[in-house]
Amino acid sequence: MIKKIGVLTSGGDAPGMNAAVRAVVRAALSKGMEVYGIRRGYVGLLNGDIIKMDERSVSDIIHTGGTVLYTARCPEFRTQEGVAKGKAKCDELGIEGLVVIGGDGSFRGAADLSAQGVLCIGLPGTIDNDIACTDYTIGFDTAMNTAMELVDKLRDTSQSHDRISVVEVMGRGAGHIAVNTGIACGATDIITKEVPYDINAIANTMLAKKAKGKQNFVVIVAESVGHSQEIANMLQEKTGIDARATILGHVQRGGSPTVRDRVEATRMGYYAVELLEQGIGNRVVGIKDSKIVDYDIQEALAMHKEYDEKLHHIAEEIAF
Ligand SMILES: Nc1ncnc2c1ncn2[C@@H]1O[C@H](COP(=O)(O)OP(=O)(O)O)[C@@H](O)[C@H]1O
Ligand SMILES: O=P(O)(O)OC[C@H]1O[C@](O)(COP(=O)(O)O)[C@@H](O)[C@@H]1O
Ligand SMILES: [Mg+2]
Repeated sequence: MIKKIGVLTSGGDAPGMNAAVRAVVRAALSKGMEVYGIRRGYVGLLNGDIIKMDERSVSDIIHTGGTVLYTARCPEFRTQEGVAKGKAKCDELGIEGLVVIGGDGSFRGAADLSAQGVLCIGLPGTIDNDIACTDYTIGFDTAMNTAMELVDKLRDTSQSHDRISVVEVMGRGAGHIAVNTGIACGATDIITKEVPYDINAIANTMLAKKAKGKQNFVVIVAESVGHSQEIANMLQEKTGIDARATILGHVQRGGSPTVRDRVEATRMGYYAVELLEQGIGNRVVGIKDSKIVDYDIQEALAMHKEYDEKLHHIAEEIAF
């Protein structure tokens, strides 16, 4: 049986990562394992910034955003030498299993370390929900709720001034936050890279809606499209309606995690330790149709995530 495991958070932080760390640490302790917290992702693994976790190490964190283990991006771990150094550090400390909480980049590192003989389990932690093997990633729900609350506030002022509000939400390569926030806020238009758009058509439709009495407009733009200020300028020029652009930015990554993020992080964190307990590694944990699943890391990375185009079109069709 595995006696010592490590846990780290890597890549962009996400609300709910602390709940996942807590679940991993407490599950491991409850099963009689020793647990080490590795700080700042793979950077801490290479530098030996590693602390032994005990019963109280993860107290009072389930409700907090960010990650108590800190996080980082580690270019050195993309090299063979970096991975070999990571393996040597695990051997030195007797760490046989490692739970990596992060996104697709972090899972590539976990696959490389698994190939060197460390049993690695990836837990999907990113606000972007851009990991194909799971319906859900830790942090997605909190980020969407934060974006929704902020867009609601913008809507108030947009309404008072009869304006167009162009709002850019996060999502490095995918429009999942954008489409869901758009639906939740009753946006007039949603612009993501997954669905082609025509700025002239958007402007003309706005004018037609204005002629029928609509006085203000909310346009959600995904970060992967960007150019939100230019989009606002073009819409103002083409419609004659005053427009403002707002980039919500990193505020979407913070805050107390929602119930959903805490619960899913705990379920997946516990399951990761169950896999390690059975001597299973090189897996990514996910949630499919509300059930916990796990996949070979390489297989998981090769999967393609569908964008919900239907939701996108429903949002626009009913935004009169
Ligand atoms: N191809 C790779 N091989 C090994 N390690 C990688 C690879 N890609 C990323 N990583 C490691 O994972 C870290 C986090 O990846 P990144 O893509 O920045 O964030 P995320 O995990 O949130 O997608 C990187 O800084 C690097 O240390
Ligand atoms: O914090 P940084 O380094 O500016 O990264 C910003 C990126 O991180 C995210 O918030 C989350 O992405 P990752 O999970 O891949 O790190 C993206 O939405 C955004 O594009
Ligand atoms: Mg990523």
